[in-house]
Amino acid sequence: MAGRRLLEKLLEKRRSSGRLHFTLIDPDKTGPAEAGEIAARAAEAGSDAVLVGGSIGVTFEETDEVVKAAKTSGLPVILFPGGHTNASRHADAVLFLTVLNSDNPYYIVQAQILGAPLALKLGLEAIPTSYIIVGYGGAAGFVARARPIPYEKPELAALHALAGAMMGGRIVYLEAGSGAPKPVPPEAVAASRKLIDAAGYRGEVLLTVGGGVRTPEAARAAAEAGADVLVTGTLAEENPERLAEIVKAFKSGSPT
Ligand SMILES: CC(C)=CCC/C(C)=C/CC/C(C)=C/CC/C(C)=C/COP(=O)(O)OP(=O)(O)O
Ligand SMILES: O=P(O)(O)OC[C@@H](O)CO
Ligand SMILES: [Mg+2]
Repeated sequence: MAGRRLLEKLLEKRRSSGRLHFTLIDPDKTGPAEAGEIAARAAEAGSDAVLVGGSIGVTFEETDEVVKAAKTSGLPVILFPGGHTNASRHADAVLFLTVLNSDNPYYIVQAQILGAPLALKLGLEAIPTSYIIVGYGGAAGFVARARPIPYEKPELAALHALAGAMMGGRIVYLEAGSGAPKPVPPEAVAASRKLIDAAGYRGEVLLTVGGGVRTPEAARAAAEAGADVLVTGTLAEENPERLAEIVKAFKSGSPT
């Protein structure tokens, strides 16, 4: 559906009920049957949305089928595209992302120009997303030709996050890369939180963290540092039975 409806719902949920968790499913790795199971588990575990996407090798058919399967969970399904053709009319929305620290204009603005008419035709809500790749970066960092922000430079991550919010990103996403050996450092999350709040965006922007979060301790650290949203993908694929403890660790103590 065009417009801003899901984004507004997510912001409202964050304001009233606390932090949010998104479960990422990559259609290149996970077929529809398994995607349906993961999404059902995610819903049970208290996850708030399913992201569907991957950097490499995702076909239209796979995306469509995985999105449809994920929808059976009742959770909203948001595309997380690795390129402008990763679209599906069955999704609720698309993370309309610009990679702030890419060196390649395709990932900064061209994919968005090519993807915009697809989102319009397919009736997908576009969620303005400022995507910032930190440290390891994984396949997303490599494919998007990012200059990853060093783990030990939290102030640089924070300046990207502030600019991302000032440029209109409603999701400001600090990404360590799927399967990262170390998640985004809590110091980088905290420094980003501080600047986003100082600029008056608290409650309007979802500071989102993902990549390499595998333990309740890491989830809790992201929460305490001020993340609004935690994304986990690998954990949901490999150990879905552990999703509930991660979601609980991230959400405990919410809404603050
Ligand atoms: C806005 C539109 C329509 C398109 C945007 C296209 C852009 C700018 C994409 C951003 C860069 C990118 C490659 C993002 C991919 C993010 C993603 C879905 C990561 C999921 O993890 P994988 O990178 O697939 O990890 P694995 O290697 O573990 O499979
Ligand atoms: O697979 P993980 O390491 O949970 O990463 C999730 C997500 O942030 C990747 O885009
Ligand atoms: Mg992938």
